[in-house]
This record gives sequence, C-alpha cells and structure tokens, in this order.
Amino acid sequence: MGQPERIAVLGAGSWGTTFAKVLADAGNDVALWARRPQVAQEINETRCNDSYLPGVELPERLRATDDAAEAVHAAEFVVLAVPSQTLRENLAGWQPLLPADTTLVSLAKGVELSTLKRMSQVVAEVADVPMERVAVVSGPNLAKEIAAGQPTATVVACPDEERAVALQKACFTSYFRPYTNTDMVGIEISGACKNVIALACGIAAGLGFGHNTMSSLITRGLAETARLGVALGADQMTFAGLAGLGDLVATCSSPLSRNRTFGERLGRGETLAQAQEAAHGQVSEGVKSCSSIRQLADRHGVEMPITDVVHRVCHEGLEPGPATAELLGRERKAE
Ligand SMILES: NC(=O)c1ccc[n+]([C@@H]2O[C@H](COP(=O)([O-])OP(=O)(O)OC[C@H]3O[C@@H](n4cnc5c(N)ncnc54)[C@H](O)[C@@H]3O)[C@@H](O)[C@H]2O)c1
Ligand SMILES: O=P(O)(O)OC[C@H](O)CO
Repeated sequence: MGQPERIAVLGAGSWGTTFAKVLADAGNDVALWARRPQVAQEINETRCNDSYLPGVELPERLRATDDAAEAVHAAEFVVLAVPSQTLRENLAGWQPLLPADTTLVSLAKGVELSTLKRMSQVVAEVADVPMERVAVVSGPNLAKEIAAGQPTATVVACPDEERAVALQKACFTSYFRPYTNTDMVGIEISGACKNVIALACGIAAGLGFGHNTMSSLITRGLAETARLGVALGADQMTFAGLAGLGDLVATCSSPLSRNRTFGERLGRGETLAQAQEAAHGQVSEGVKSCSSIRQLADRHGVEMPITDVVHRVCHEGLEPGPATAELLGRERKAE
C-alpha cells in the first residue's frame, strides 16, 4: 500500500480535529466531517475549530464538510471520531457510504453499554466487515497537547499487520510517533479502563489527596485493567505499553483530561448533573464505561474494585469519602 491520497475523519470534536491535523501534517488529503454545518464552515473559512481547539491553526490539506458521503468518497481510511456510546448509531448511517476495502479506524475509548462490546467489535458488526479491516489508535494522546505540536507516541492496532503499518505511515509526523500492535483486546481494554481510573484519580484529587494516592490508584488500576484484559484474551505485556501504562499515567495526571477533571468535581462534592453541565457537552467516557466495564468484569468473574466504586459514586449515590474508606478497608492480600 502506498501513501494514501484521501482520508476521512468522521467527527470534528477535540480528538477528531486533532487527528485530522496529524494526518494532514503527514501529507494526506483529509476530509473532516462535522455534525454541525457551521463548524465545517468555520474550519474552511478560518482554518480554526474554535469550539474544540481554540487558537490552533489547521493545515490547508484539511477540509471540512457536513456531508458524510463527500467525506468518505474514495477514502483509503475512514477514521471514526465520535463518542463510544454514539458510534453504533452514527456508523449505521454511514455504512452504505463506505468505500469497498477501506480500513475503518476507531479513535473511541469505551465499552458499549448493553452489548458490552469493544469499539472494534461494534465497528465490524455495524459496517459488516471482517475484523482485519478494523484498526484502533490509542495511547497517551491528550488532544490539546498534540494539536500544539508537542511530541507524543501512540499505538495503531489492527489484526492485519499490513494495514497497521499503512496506518502507521499515514499518521507519522515529526511530533506524532505511532507504533504498531496486533493486540486489539489489550489496546482497547486499556483505553476504556484508563478513563475510569482517571475518574477515580480526579475524585481523590477533589478530596484533597496527593501523589501517593494517585500513584496507588494508577498502579492498582493497571492491575485490575490487566486482569480484565487477560481474561478476555489480551497479552499481559500490552498493559505495560503506551496504550496501557502510558495512557493511564497521562490521563490520571493531567488537568487536560476530561475524565480526571470530571472526577475532581465529584470529589469536591458536585453532583453528576452539575459535573455534566460544567463539561459543556464534551465527553467523559468513563462515566458510562464504568458501568459496562463493571458488567463485563462480572461476566468474566474478574474483580475490579476501583471500577466498582467509581460506578457506585457516579450512578448509585455512593459518597467519595465512604468510597475511599471502602477501597482501603478491603480484605488484606498479597500484591
Ligand atoms: N480528546 C482527546 O484528547 C482524546 C484523545 C484520544 C481519544 N479520545 C477519544 O475519542 C473519542 C471522541 O472524543 P473527542 O475528544 O473528540 O470528543 P468531543 O466531545 O470533543 O467530540 C465528539 C464529536 O462527536 C460528534 N458527535 C457525533 N454524534 C454525536 C452524538 N450523538 N453525541 C455527541 N457527539 C456526537 C460531536 O459533534 C463532536 O464533533 C472519545 O471516545 C475519546 O475517549 C479523545
Ligand atoms: O480527556 P480524556 O479524559 O477523555 O482523555 C483524553 C485521551 O484519551 C488521553 O489519551
């Protein structure tokens, strides 16, 4: 496969716009689909997506449209950049438009409520394509830092190694370094679970706790993430990589993380509704994924104590203080 000439990115939020910029900076012609026509118009006229990435100039090779058919026309890669719980519905609408043999790339980090499927499973099912045509991108990738050109690495995973390499080539720039992987389960479980652990870290920060607490949550969070992943067939080593530990550390530590920020509001005593209002419609995937991941863990007999208390704080009225006491008071055990 040579350098792709056309790539579609469907979803012009923080990460969709940023990843579209990366692809354009890598030399591709990128069509970015925005749900709202005024966002597409603003990007084309001002080279800026002010609602999501204020102050970031977007390259000329990136053009925006609100017409999904126009965006995906003859695209070698179709990148799906919408929130995980909306992916099924959005993709069902796009499915008839998809070019034959295009690689479908999911950027979403979540586990679907009700079906408990990973995003690649949702994509393969709804687009009616074999898993070999589905790829994911996941890593320590806070959109605003990448949009500012700060150096970072990531993982592009696909069961078909040749497609993974083609995607790696398509998004390789001087500031964005992608590594390939074929462990879809490990990469996707890492990406979904780190949002929940970031909520826990945010809650702890909101309660006034410091680095020892964060570090304990990150480390035990990684342990429960790996337990679930391995039960689902992942390679244990994936969790020590960029999409595992790398993304977990970035998301749990950064004030740019929406999940961590959301958790901090809960820890300070705000209700779920208040924290949601403050997020101004931007997605904190962990708030929903804590429930689906918890159910997935139950189904496979895996203990995920941090995920369990995050779910109960978010959805069952458990207060952050007693949640902390409950985690610390669990039965003593070996590491
Ligand atoms: N922002 C980041 O730093 C980042 C980095 C890596 C991965 N991700 C993941 O990428 C996915 C998208 O995140 P984002 O940051 O671009 O989110 P966002 O909230 O900034 O943007 C979401 C985009 O999806 C569109 N959309 C389409 N249908 C929608 C619907 N029914 N409801 C809401 N929005 C809808 C919105 O218009 C918007 O353009 C998430 O799964 C997130 O975890 C985000
Ligand atoms: O802002 P968050 O919490 O959705 O995290 C963004 C990215 O997933 C970090 O890699």
